[in-house]
Amino acid sequence: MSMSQDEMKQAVARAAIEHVPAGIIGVGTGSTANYFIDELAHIKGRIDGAVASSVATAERLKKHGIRVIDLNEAGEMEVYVDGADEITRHMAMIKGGGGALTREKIVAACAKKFVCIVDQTKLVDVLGKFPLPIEVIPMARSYVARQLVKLGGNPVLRAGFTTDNGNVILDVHGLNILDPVALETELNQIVGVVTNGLFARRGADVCLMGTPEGVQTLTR
Ligand SMILES: O=C[C@H](O)[C@H](O)[C@H](O)COP(=O)(O)O
Repeated sequence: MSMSQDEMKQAVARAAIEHVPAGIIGVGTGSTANYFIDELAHIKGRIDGAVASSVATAERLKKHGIRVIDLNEAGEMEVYVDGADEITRHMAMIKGGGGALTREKIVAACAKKFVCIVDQTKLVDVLGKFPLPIEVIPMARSYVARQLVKLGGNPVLRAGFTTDNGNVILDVHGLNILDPVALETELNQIVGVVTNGLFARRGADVCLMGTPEGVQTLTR
């Protein structure tokens, strides 16, 4: 049976519902996370509410009548569910294709378990074919771009885009990321960088991957 990418995203979103505990859940951003929010609406009576990783996610949650809770009120959560742009079998990810990486990293940090939901096109051996998004304070844009060139990347400003935090995104092309933990750490040292899209120091704990044969579960 042939299955579209959207159908695979829907299938993993549905499968992720099994990982939703009672209480407050952290919710990611993007097309796969949107399918998850739609599934969450069916079981909203079982949860106390959700912490949103973006304005767009908060709006979708509210539209479904799901209570949106401020992260500072939520405390530590059991689970965070989100998509990814690329993921390895070691559970390191590139995120931020939708520009929501900073709030995603913050909400993920407050959850005990990161459940990543992807279709099989996102699974890679080496991260970096998908340009690595980096959120940057606007005045530091040129400085940060020069530092990224020194690291072997080709940064491109995401034209006409401003993050929920009022910053810009540099999408870094041409990186072959053999040591994601080391690169994530190094990028964090560049002044003007708010957040980089490598989620490796705190990667996913579980990956639900949609395939035409069904949903596969990958763990570390
Ligand atoms: O900023 C966006 C997020 O990191 C998304 O999780 C990521 O871009 C994947 O999005 P999608 O599920 O639409 O492929």
